[in-house]
Amino acid sequence: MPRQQLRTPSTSIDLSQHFRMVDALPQQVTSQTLFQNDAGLQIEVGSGKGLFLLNASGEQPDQNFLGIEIAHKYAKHAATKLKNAGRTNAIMASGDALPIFEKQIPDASLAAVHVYFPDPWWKKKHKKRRVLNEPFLRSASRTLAPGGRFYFWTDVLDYFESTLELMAMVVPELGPPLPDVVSEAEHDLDYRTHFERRSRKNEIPVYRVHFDKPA
Ligand SMILES: C[S@@+](CC[C@H](N)C(=O)[O-])C[C@H]1O[C@@H](n2cnc3c(N)ncnc32)[C@H](O)[C@@H]1O
Repeated sequence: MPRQQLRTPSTSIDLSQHFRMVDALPQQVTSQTLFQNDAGLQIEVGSGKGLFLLNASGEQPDQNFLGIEIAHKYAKHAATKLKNAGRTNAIMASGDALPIFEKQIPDASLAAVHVYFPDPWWKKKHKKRRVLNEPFLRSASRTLAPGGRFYFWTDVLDYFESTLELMAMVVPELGPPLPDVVSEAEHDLDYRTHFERRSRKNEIPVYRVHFDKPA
């Protein structure tokens, strides 16, 4: 299914508290350097239009959230939603999440890592472009604090199964996948992400798991 076109974001809105280019992120990405406090930091890779970030930062005001989205227009769109909702605990960054995970996040520092509906890259020769690759999974495991959680949801069975196999091989310390269960949506934005809403509305099965790093 093709993605909906987004309107060009307004340039007049002040996004200075809610938007950064990845190049402008601090050398060490932590709650202190981003939010000047010690609340738990959760990072979402590939935030799309930002529904997860908007909902989660409202539901968990005692946590901080960073979304990293490589598509600039989407990153700006998500940041605008955070700004309009008055969030002070969530920021969007525009750019590639993978080098940030590799180099800029200290060991054992994250409360959670979220990856929802990553691009499947169907063709065999393109599969190496998948975000859930070996180096990223190692970085995610390294950067999670003890007791931290890694979420992975997708509607692509092949991606789901191959990622679970890969994780068992390269990050066995995260333990077994644990199912995430959802309840009936109560309103039109009562979904984890926009892609989750689209799949559920079209009755496409969604595979949802998380992994808990031992405390
Ligand atoms: C299929 S969309 C899902 C968006 C959102 N998570 C959802 O469920 O609605 C995958 C998103 O990941 C983003 N993405 C892909 N590779 C990325 C990377 N290396 N760093 C950050 N974002 C990435 C894409 O631009 C796209 O917006």
